[in-house]
Amino acid sequence: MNTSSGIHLPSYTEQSELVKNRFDQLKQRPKVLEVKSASRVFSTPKGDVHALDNISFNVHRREFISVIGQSGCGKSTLIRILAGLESVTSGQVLLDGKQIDGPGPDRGMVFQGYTLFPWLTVKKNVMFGMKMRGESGTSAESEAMQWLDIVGLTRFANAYPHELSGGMKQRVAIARALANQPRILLMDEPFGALDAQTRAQMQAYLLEIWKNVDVTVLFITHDLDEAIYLSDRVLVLGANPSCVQEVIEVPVPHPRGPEQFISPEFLSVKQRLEELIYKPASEQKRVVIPRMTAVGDDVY
Ligand SMILES: Nc1ncnc2c1ncn2[C@@H]1O[C@H](COP(=O)(O)OP(=O)(O)OP(=O)(O)O)[C@@H](O)[C@H]1O
Repeated sequence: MNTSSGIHLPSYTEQSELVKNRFDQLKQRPKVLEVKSASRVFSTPKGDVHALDNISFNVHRREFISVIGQSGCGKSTLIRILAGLESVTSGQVLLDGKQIDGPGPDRGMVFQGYTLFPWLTVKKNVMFGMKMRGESGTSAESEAMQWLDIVGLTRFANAYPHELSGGMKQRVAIARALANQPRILLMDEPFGALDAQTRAQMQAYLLEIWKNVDVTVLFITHDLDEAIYLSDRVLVLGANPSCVQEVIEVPVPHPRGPEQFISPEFLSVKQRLEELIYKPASEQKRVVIPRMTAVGDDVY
């Protein structure tokens, strides 16, 4: 495969023996999530909107899968269905073989907006779910401290959310979600509001946490580099109607590091994702730029 600059890249489907073995093992693991011919139609005054059309895929235990696609392709609808906040019009969505029919502690949620309780300290935010489940204060506190240790925030246990940076707030949100010991962590653009440097740090943190915790992750992002860097597989949704375009096995070996962003394997997947997501220039609508200057202005 040749890039526009003439550099030869391997095919994104080529896998080293090491990577191939990893995927063989991954596919042997039990399926945590099964999405079977799921469709979601919204009835609106302007007619039916097919937000998801016959989507099928599986996620295996301890897999990290990202979902990408153009704006409006149904990513948020999908994650809301998985969270139990929305239902399917037809098809099935199973978690550990059981139909999802509402929110539950078996799914942890981390969103882009910071969703911590501002009136509770960091530690009490993390303890919240455990206390709701009836765990005693002392045991919830010691577990919360362990989760804070995993996300590197022990020193901030007694701080309030407004005293934390955006990245730290998201680390608390991750600790709080994991403290409920979910079967799957659902993350909807969790780093979308962070600056580039903090975002890169958070990606590294998340990989480190995922390495140490037995949890499956479904991660929605618009950022192709982020999807490739973090994921075992990337699910590409197409729009109009929304469907699974391709599920790509990322051939980049683990452990992952920022230096891999320019590896041939990484770039070959990125090139494929760009082909799937961005239309060629010839198919794009020409944007008419309105004139904002007064006649006679010398702006050229
Ligand atoms: N409650 C609703 N009622 C009517 N239409 C809806 C509703 N929710 C979503 N849609 C429509 O379903 C389609 C998919 O929306 P969704 O928000 O899931 O896409 P998305 O991929 O998450 O978009 P973005 O990347 O911009 O967040 C869109 O056409 C949207 O307008």
